[in-house]
Amino acid sequence: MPYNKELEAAKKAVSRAARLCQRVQEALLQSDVQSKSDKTPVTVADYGSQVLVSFVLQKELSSESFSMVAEEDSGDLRKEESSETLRRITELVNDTLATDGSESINALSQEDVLSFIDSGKSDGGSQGRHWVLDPIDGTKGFLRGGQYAIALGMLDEGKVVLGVLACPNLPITSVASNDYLTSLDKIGSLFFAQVGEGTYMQSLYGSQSSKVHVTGTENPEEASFFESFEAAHTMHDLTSLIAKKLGVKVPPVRIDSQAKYGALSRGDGAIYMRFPHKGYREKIWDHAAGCIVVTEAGGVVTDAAGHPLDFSKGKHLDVDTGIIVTNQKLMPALLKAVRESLQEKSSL
Ligand SMILES: Nc1ncnc2c1ncn2[C@@H]1O[C@H](COP(=O)(O)O)[C@@H](OP(=O)(O)O)[C@H]1O
Ligand SMILES: [Mg+2]
Ligand SMILES: [Mg+2]
Ligand SMILES: [Mg+2]
Repeated sequence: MPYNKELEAAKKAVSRAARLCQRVQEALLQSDVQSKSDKTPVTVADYGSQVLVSFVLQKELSSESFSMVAEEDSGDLRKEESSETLRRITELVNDTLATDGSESINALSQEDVLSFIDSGKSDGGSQGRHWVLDPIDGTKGFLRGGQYAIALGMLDEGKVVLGVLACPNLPITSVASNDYLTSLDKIGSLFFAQVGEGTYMQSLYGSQSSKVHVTGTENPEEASFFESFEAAHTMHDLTSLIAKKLGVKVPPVRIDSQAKYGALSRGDGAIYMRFPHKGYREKIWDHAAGCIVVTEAGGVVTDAAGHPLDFSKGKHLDVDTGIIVTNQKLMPALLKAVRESLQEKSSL
C-alpha cells in the first residue's frame, strides 16, 4: 500500500508521545500549566509530545523530505522566563526516549528540543506531502484528567491520506453512554487509517488490530451523539435543538478531543456535531486524523452545508457554520435537521 511506511512511522511516533503524555498526566503539577498568548492552556506535555512525534518521524523516514503543520511553536519557550519549562520538557523527552530502550540515542539538547518543535512550522497547502499534528488535542480534557488524543495525519496533494489517533484514556470497548467516565475496561485505544484501506483499532499497548466500522443504524431514535465537553467549543443549545428535530432520544455524550472521531469510527455513537461560537476558525490539526479515521470506517464528514472539508488551504479549515459527522444513511436527515435548526435560530 502506498503509505505503509509512513503509517508505521506515524503509529510509532504517536505511541511514544502518548507515553510521555501519560507520565505528565499522572504527575500533573500546577507548575506544568502555562498559558499561551491566546490564553489556551498548554503544558509541558503538548510541547514534549510535539518533539517526540517530530523526532520519531524524521528518524524513521530520514530519506524523505519533511514538512509538518503542527499546533505548537517555540516562541514562548524561547523567552527567558520559560527556561525552567524548557529544561523540564527536555528532561521529559530524554527520559521517555531512554525508558523506551529500543535504541541508543544521544540525549537531545535544549536547542534540539526547540528545533524539533519548530519543524512543525509548515503552512501545508495543496502541493506535496505535509504531516499535520495536534500533539495533545483536548488539552482541557487532559488537564481535567479526561479524554485527549495525539492526532497525526498526512496530506498528499491537499488530501488527507493517512491518520493516526492515540487516545490514552479511551477504553478499548464502547463509550456509548456517559458511563464511560467510570468504565473499568482496559483503557488506551489507537486508531489508524490510510486512504482506501479502511480503519483499524488496537490497544495502545498491543499489536493485534481489528477493522472497525461506523454504526449502520438508520434510525435516529437509536442514535446517540457526541459533542465537546467544553461549552465554549460548541453551542450545546443548538446541537440539542438539532438532535431533537432529528428524533434522537438519548442525551449527548460529551467527550473531549478527537477521541470523538475514534469512538464514532467503531460505532460507539452515530453522530458528532460541532458548532463553534461565532468568529472561531477551525484548524486542520483538530480534524485531519479524525476525518480519515471516520471516512475510512464508512462515515461522512461535512460542514453544515454538506460540503466535504478542504484541508488544502493552509492551517485553517474554512467551514460553513460547523462540522457534522455521521454514517451515510443518517446524513440526509441530519443535514435537514441542521438546516431547519439554523433557520429557526436565525429567525429568533
Ligand atoms: N472557541 C472555540 N471554539 C471551538 N473550538 C475551539 C475553541 N477554542 C479552542 N478550540 C479548539 O477545540 C479543541 C478541542 O476540541 P474538543 O472540544 O473537541 O475537545 C482545541 O484543541 P487543543 O486542545 O488541541 O487546543 C482547540 O483547537
Ligand atoms: Mg491548543
Ligand atoms: Mg486540538
Ligand atoms: Mg492541541
